[in-house]
Amino acid sequence: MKILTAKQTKELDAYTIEQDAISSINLMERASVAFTNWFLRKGFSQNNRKRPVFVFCGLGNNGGDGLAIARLLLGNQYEVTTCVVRYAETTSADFDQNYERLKKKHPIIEATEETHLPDIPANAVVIDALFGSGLNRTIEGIAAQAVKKMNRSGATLIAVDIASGLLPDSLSSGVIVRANYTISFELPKLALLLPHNDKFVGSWEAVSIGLNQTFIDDAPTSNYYVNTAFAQKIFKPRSKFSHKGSFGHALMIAGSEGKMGAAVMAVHGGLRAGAGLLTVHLPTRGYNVLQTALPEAMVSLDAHAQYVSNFPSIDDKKYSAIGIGPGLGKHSNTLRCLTKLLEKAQQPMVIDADAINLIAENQDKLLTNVPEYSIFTPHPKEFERLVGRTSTDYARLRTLKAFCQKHRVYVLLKGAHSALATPKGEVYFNSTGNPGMATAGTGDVLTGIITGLLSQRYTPFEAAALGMYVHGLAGDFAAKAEGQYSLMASDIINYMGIAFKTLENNANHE
Ligand SMILES: NC(=O)C1=CN([C@@H]2O[C@H](COP(=O)(O)OP(=O)(O)OC[C@H]3O[C@@H](n4cnc5c(N)ncnc54)[C@H](O)[C@@H]3O)[C@@H](O)[C@H]2O)[C@@H](O)CC1
Ligand SMILES: [K+]
Repeated sequence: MKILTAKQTKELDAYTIEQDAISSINLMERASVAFTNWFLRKGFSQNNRKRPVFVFCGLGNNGGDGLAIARLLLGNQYEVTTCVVRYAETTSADFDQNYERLKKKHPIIEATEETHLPDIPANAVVIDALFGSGLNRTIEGIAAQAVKKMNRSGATLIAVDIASGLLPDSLSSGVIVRANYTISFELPKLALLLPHNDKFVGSWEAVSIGLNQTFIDDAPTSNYYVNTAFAQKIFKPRSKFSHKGSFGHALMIAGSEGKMGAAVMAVHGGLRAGAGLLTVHLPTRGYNVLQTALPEAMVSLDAHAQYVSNFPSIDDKKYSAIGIGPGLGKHSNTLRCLTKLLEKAQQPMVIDADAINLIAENQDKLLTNVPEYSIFTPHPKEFERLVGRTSTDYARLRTLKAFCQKHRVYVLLKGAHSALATPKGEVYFNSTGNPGMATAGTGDVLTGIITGLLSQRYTPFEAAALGMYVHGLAGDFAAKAEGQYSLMASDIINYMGIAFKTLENNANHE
């Protein structure tokens, strides 16, 4: 799914109105109905009674949506208080039409100064329709006072399209609505996916309002959202005549004294992702634990007991994918081994954890030898070691894209809505996953999954995108069954089968 800018969204609206024989007022009605349907599904009741609803409207089309939503909720027997915040003189034409329609049957509070703003009880549901994608500067005056009042109320806040004050695709400042929910029209906005905006976005959903698909297909963008449909397109179901040789042979180089579990997690992830064969290369002291935990894996033993100091021959192209990093440690001999591996390796590799840290600490020597199209899987701290500190989410995105373009690699920056950047400077944001996954070992599992997919001849992009999606989906299934609080990396592994099965089932229906 594409992520478009505010400017493109405006053009998309206009194009839809022109091409699809729908008037702008009817498009607004469609958007308001889509919002209201979401609202009705949620119910927002307490003790079997509908909670009071407060709608705050601006003067543009976001405010017009708010007025239409107020009318629709009144029709569904909600007790609605509507307040138009008069921060300027001019109003949009569609605002005017909806204002007239509502005013006929419902009193509207006009707020030009703070004392006019209605008091909001804490059990209320507040609909924020002050500003949407048309916002282009900091909110001031009466509109800022309205935002502060909403934020102080303790009520449930729902943003129409986007929280007022939050710019859709650039850095915001000033007062911003702290929404509990955001209902974005048609497509997600970049701002919804960035960590620092979490408190303004809450949980969000994009609801379709039937905007023109041809325009969306043709619109240039470098930002995408990896949803189920996207993952399904990548996923390749198995054919009847396949055998274990069809799915490649992955090599995982991992583990050091005290961190052999990381190797186990990564290998487990790789096997569950369907690698035909998987050899793990690890220090001799990890042998028993690995073979006991995972008899399905083959083991290549290092010359050293406590850390990795060499690697098996890769000259004969026996391995269709190589992953390195989980639990590796940073011993000087391990650094020497990694240096040699990067010199020799011809194919894209998956590079994680201490392998990233070692490369970060020895950039001048190592970075140029990383095979093209390799996949780095850093968490934010590891990424910072690689590229330095960045002050905002947007600065970090720019750095991420530039790094991938310069070094011709993929970087999967882990977090809520993990961001996979490509050598072309595109970014693919993940849709799956939950906070329960912020726990030890989940990164090792991800490295294993991506290596396992890479070994089966998925391209590096496909392996990374499908890997991050399935990893998050398995985490979501695990959280649903066990809760987020005590979720462990091994739970993700246990639910990977079900995660793949959902892709398989849907693929078969096509
Ligand atoms: N036909 C369409 O264009 C549709 C638009 N929709 C809604 O329309 C919204 C966009 O509407 P608009 O483009 O009218 O813009 P907004 O309603 O977001 O903002 C209104 C106007 O306020 C002005 N403004 C911006 N920042 C300001 C600030 N800080 N202080 C004071 N004034 C400021 C701008 O001139 C802007 O056009 C979307 O977010 C969505 O909710 C939906 O109804 C779907 C269809
Ligand atoms: K809004």
